[in-house]
Amino acid sequence: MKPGECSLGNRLPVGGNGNKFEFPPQQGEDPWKECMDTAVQLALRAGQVVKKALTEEKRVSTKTSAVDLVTETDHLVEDLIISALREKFPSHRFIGEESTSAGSKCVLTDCPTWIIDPIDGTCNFVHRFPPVAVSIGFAVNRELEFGVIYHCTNGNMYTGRKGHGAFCNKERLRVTQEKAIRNALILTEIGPKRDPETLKLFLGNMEKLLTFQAHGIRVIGSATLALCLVASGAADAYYQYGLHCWDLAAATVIIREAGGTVIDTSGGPLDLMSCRVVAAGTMELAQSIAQELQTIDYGRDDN
Ligand SMILES: O=P(O)(O)O[C@H]1[C@H](O)[C@@H](O)[C@H](O)[C@H](O)[C@@H]1O
Ligand SMILES: [Mg+2]
Ligand SMILES: [Mg+2]
Repeated sequence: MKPGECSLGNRLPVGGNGNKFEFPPQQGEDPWKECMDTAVQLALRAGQVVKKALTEEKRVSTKTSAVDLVTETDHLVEDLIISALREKFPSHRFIGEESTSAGSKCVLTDCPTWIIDPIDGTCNFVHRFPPVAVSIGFAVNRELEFGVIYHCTNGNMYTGRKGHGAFCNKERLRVTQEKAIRNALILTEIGPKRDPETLKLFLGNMEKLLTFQAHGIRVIGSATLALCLVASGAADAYYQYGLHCWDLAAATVIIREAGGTVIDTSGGPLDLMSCRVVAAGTMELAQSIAQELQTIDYGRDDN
């Protein structure tokens, strides 16, 4: 099998260039429902492991900086999720935060691909600060199909499926319709770089939005849960430099299905691998924030 090609087990792609997935239209079939149901069950199972480990002693290591933390639970949970999915869907591909950190290629092809953050909010997890999540996103033909984000401490299960809406548990999610920075509650995250230039840019971006009389800016320590709060209408927008595709994949589907928009900090379309994002209930607010931000370069996930 050449890179980018993948077999569908007993179902071959129909037509196309052989690399795209085009299923024969089968009445009533919902090709990815089984995958999403599996993701929900796995997020729940993994979330129980995280919740139990939260109050226990932890061995903490660092990755790209002294504040970019990882624990044995991050690795254990990612292995749990990926091994279960690989057994059930052997032809699928996987992008995991800790596998990538260990050297696996972070490349999105047309193949059905799972994009996983085993613990989003590891710093919170280490400090026993509650916002901690398991995030499982899923893409086919480079299109995000669904996202599942489980809040490990309060038990909220956020789900979103392309064309099927977004939910927190059984409650439908809707974003706000706020268009102006001056009335907005905005969320962000700091990112792992702490050099003086980065800090100056990070604080400068906050200062710019506050001079536009934003009602407030909040940092909760989990990009995925912050994005879920935007999808829930509990905040109006989110922006960040320094997050990754595994922070973005599931949450992007959830926000879009809640009626929101997720774009690049340049104001253009979202680039999942660009380590940057602006998300909001309205395109007007997203664009207004994007045009005020100074870029902080964090490279790309797929470099
Ligand atoms: O490493 P985890 O999975 O905990 O993800 C967090 C990143 O580490 C932060 O840099 C980033 O700023 C966000 O807080 C993101 O949630
Ligand atoms: Mg993580
Ligand atoms: Mg994360």
